[in-house]
Amino acid sequence: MTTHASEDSPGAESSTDTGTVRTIRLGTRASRLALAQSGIVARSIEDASARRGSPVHVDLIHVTTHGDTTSTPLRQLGGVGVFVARLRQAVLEGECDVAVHSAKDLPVAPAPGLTWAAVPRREDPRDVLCARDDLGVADLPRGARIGTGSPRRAAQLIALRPDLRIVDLRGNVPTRLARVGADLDAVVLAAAGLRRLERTDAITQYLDPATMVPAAAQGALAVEVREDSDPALVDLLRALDHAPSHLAITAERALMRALGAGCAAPIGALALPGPDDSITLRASVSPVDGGSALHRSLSARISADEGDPASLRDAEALGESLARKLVRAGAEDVVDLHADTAGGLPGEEQ
Ligand SMILES: NCc1[nH]cc(CCC(=O)O)c1CC(=O)O
Repeated sequence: MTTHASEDSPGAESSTDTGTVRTIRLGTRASRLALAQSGIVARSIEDASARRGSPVHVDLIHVTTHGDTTSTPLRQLGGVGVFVARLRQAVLEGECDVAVHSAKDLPVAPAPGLTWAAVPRREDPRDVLCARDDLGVADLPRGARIGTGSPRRAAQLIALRPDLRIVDLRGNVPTRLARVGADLDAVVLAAAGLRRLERTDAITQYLDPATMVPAAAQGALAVEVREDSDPALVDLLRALDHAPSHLAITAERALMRALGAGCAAPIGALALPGPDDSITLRASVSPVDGGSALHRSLSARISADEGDPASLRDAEALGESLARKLVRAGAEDVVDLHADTAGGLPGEEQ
């Protein structure tokens, strides 16, 4: 694995020969979390290729965006979407062959010209509390100041502890952690990011996913390529796919898409694989004022055979059915489902 920086200049030449993959250029953002994620995927690609007896080398290409180098507030640039868009452009224009994204940061609409070659095994999908003095949610003093930029996390926390004060929080994970014990009593983050950054030491409580239902696709990565990629490349990347994780996040994202839910809607969605190919999708819709959330769940039997397109369609159907169930139960009365970054929320950075 080697690393290169790429400003806006296209790559010199195609890195794949017809049929035989030798060097794969993997585009990544340069944030610590993005580098950790890309590094994990790069090593998995190299390991998978070595097991197949035709080892490849992965070059990490740092794709920088205007957003990485400007001090303009992220929300003014259009939120985390600017990073995703730049990385996708790099793949589409052939500057790199593959991009690794946090699946929860990807819009639910399909991206023209691109496809997911793999969803690797999902990390722990839960949210966690990182508090000062080893505190859990129940131990926080009255009126404690909790940092999060996520309307979902804010609404779910207020439902548990109406006295807490939510402080809008942006910036990357290390920056957010640095505020704990400084001007904040705690922050809420995804367990997955802390695992990948090797910062689980900061976690003081794993939050119960039954009440703090995570964001759709939280903890999962998406390995994205051009639709017209070299089939040998796609075949190699498929080795990284973990079918139960792929099905789970497909169901969660289909639910969000069917609800027409924008990324700032206070909605949680988590699909968990059960025994005998069962998968249970649960969702929460939280009123922003801290009232009790609407919770619904639905299960289906979906075969997790590797890369079966019919299974992916079944997972989408599960998400769509649960969306209809939520709407019948009055989801539209609970929140503005279509809230998005236009209002300045949440625009989180990695
Ligand atoms: N929007 C921020 C973001 N996007 C992906 C992760 C890491 C966790 C994941 O992969 O879901 C995070 C940080 C966080 O929410 O704590």
